[in-house]
Amino acid sequence: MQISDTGHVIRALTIAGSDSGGGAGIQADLKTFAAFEVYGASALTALTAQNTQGVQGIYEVAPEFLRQQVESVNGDIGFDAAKIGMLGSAAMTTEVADIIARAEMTNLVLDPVMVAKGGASLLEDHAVHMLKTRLLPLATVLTPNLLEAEVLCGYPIHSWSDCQQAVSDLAKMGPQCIVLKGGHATWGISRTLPDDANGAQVFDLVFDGSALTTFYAPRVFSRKTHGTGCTLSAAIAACLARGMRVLDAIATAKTFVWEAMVSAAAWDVGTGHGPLDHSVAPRFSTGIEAGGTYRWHNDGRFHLEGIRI
Ligand SMILES: Nc1ncnc2c1ncn2[C@@H]1O[C@H](COP(=O)(O)OP(=O)(O)OP(=O)(O)O)[C@@H](O)[C@H]1O
Ligand SMILES: Cc1ncc(COP(=O)(O)O)c(N)n1
Repeated sequence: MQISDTGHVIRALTIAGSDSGGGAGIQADLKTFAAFEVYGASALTALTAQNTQGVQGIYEVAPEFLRQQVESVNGDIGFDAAKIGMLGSAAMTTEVADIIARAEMTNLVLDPVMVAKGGASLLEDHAVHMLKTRLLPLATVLTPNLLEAEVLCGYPIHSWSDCQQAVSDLAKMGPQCIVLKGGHATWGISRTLPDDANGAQVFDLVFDGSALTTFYAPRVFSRKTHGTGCTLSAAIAACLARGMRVLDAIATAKTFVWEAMVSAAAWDVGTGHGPLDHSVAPRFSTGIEAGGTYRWHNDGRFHLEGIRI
């Protein structure tokens, strides 16, 4: 377990839904915290009956009981960073926003989960307004995928310039840093990416309010992508809890997800979209500069474009 400079065990809290299949949600988050040697606590917003094939049922937790869980953790254990995942309803979104605002939390990673990989809705439509107005302003890092960014921005994102416009518009809604995740980019958008003729690269576009930083990694052609977004946001939270700079935390988290995806190719859990291998060892990035374009290299690290390796 990692110990802070002041002598306490480093802790992170996940406020998210349970995935009975263990690949996404709270389960992915706690496995990720453990991989980063960060103590993990959890407050559940909903229980899902779920497996690699889809979501078979959702049982919502009462918002007051979510509050009780966070207060129990906060009143005894505490946390150095928190991540928010599935919220489910507008009432839960409002409750979480109240809790976060009152607790004056720093190091908050917000994954605006809306739809599961299999297509099930994990957020009520009318919760989006609450998410935008109450929670986005409190986030240190916001991690929308392309579809979530389209809903938050209110327009389609079909090109590289749309992506740049989207992160700029999302920054105006209050988060300190945006990670626009490009895993769902279709062939159409890939073609418009600089230097990606055949969609072989996956991009993430990061905007910290002043500079755009781009990460490219080779696309892993795999069905085992259940929980990539949950794992990424949990890894960013774990790195922030450990005191890392935001861009280093993002690069480290991306590296972890990529390696967990590649490692998962070796085995099968379930028959649908299988989970990642959360037992891979994190590889830490440092010195990531705002404004740079970073490419994954086969030494397992992101390198600044234009630098000879
Ligand atoms: N096929 C892939 N190969 C390499 N990296 C990927 C792939 N798919 C996603 N990623 C990376 O995984 C992270 C999560 O991206 P993604 O766009 O899948 O998020 P998400 O849709 O929120 O995830 P989830 O499907 O779990 O909800 C990003 O850093 C993205 O670049
Ligand atoms: C409880 C919960 N939270 C988040 C997701 C999103 O993950 P994915 O898009 O990979 O299905 C999920 N399926 N279940």
